[in-house]
Amino acid sequence: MVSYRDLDVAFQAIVNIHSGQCFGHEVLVRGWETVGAESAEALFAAAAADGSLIDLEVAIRHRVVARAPDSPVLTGGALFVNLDPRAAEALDTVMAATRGLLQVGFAHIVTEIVGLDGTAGPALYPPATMRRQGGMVAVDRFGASADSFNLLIGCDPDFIKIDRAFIRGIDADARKRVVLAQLVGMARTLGIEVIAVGVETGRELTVCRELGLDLVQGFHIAPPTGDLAALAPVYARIDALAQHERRRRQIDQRWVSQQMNPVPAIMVDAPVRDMFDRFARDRNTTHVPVVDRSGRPLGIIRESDLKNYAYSAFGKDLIANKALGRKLQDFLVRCPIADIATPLDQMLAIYAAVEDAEGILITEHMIYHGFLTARSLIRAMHEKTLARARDENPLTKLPGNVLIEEYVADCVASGEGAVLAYIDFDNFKPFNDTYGFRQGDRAILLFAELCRKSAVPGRWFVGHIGGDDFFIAIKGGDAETAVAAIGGLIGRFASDAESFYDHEARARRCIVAQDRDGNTKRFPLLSASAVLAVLAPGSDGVSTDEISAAIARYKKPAKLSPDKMVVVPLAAPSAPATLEPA
Ligand SMILES: Nc1nc2c(ncn2[C@@H]2O[C@H](COP(=O)(O)OP(=O)(O)OP(=O)(O)O)[C@@H](O)[C@H]2O)c(=O)[nH]1
Repeated sequence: MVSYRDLDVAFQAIVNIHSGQCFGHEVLVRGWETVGAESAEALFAAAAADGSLIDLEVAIRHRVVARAPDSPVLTGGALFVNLDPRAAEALDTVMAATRGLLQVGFAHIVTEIVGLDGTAGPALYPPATMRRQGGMVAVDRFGASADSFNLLIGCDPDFIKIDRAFIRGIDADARKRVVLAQLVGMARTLGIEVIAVGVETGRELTVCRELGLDLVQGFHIAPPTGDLAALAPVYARIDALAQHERRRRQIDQRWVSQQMNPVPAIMVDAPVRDMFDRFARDRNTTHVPVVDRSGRPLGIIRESDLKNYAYSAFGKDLIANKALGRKLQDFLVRCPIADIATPLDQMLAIYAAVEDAEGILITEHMIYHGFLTARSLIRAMHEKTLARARDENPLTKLPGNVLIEEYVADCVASGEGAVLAYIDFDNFKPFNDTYGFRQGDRAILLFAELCRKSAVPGRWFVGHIGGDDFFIAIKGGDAETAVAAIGGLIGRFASDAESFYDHEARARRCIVAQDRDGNTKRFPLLSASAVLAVLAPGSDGVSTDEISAAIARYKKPAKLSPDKMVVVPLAAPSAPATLEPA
């Protein structure tokens, strides 16, 4: 019989993508060579073949029990332990050893499961056995095996761990991003947290953040280590990135904060009587959010589910009777969860996807923050729509100054880099005076329409400052492409606007009208000129005032330049822009 006494364990951090705080660690087996195996896979395969797999699973757990007390960072978080599916036939024995880990003081024990040759779901992992004494479940290698969805549906997991093959190179693969975005949305709807595994580069990490993942694991954050002193409570690299993010929080957050109800949550291990007291104290409360020891939301308890007990003669006393062993956990129902920075329409989609949902549990950095009922969600949407409508330009229906200013501030704070174009018509006054205000409106509408046609969804923002002044921001891609796109747009406008003139004006390429001082003059045909402020990636030290000053300064040179454009590179104060007005 093989002895697993000399096996060791390493730990890899699973980190909160918003705060850099360590959420927990995955246990990884080490020292397989001591039993003659060539890899961890080979170790498990050999153990399955010689009938010692259960011993191996138990030995790994015992090794953790022996080592963990030396590290408060380790025991202060969750512990993720893999379960080989071939060991599922002796689930009771393995889970008993797993629960032994709770005595060490871990915040949670999460068992990572995968399917076995097409057999998955509750038959392999009966939920009652998995969850006894508050154990949690993660579907591991999600997306890599055909069983992923069976496990998701049948085993009611708390987490799904997206397989590393999915995360690898996700920054350069639009298809992967679309699929992951949908997976995250789906998991959110079910109240499940998504962990990205195998994050190896900063770009992969950024995509994970953009797609709304909460937890990440991988070499870019921390490699597995057996050195307990190397485990950190906070991973500074992630925190620094998150600082950026915090500053550019979704604009929608304001509406959510205004409408959200900070209903106090109840701890999952509180006595059952506390739950009745809460409902009795506040007659308007129909549900109570439930959190774990670290403040993470687990779901809600609905008053309606307690009615049968509350109205029967001894129902309430029966439930509250400790001897009967009823816990708050038994009344818990899942509820959609969303981070406070989630855009409102995404929240609405999350809410709409769950039948009978009472609302959405709002988190900030994964910690319960408040509850958004269906009614308050609709109110937030309505308030936002009204504010948008007030800001919108009545003629072109494009966003106005409030949204433009917010957008510019967001571009600056993100440090992502963008081209900000301020566009103004040339010789609009004489055109208006000669052909009338209605025709002037048509020219404005023409430009707005050309902008809409040129705009690349998700990358362009088009705003209407007022009158004949427009604003366009282009994010992503290189600045040269963006500059060429704006050049194309103003060229197209000048060409299309010729159709507004009579034959004679077109032939002469000018009209005769009066200037602001009443002098009769020739004015060229209508065109547009642009000042393009180029915010290089990382130039987040630039203030919006500096941008406005640069625009004002280069407006005239743009009108005089042959291609009707001036490109102004903006840089953080340490590296001043070099371009001087023409
Ligand atoms: N038709 C129309 N005209 C407008 C609107 N808002 C402002 N204007 C007119 O736009 C003109 C002001 O534009 P300016 O940019 O100052 O005039 P300009 O002739 O283009 O001057 P330069 O930009 O220096 O070339 C005035 O004639 C306004 O009456 C609008 O919504 N519709």
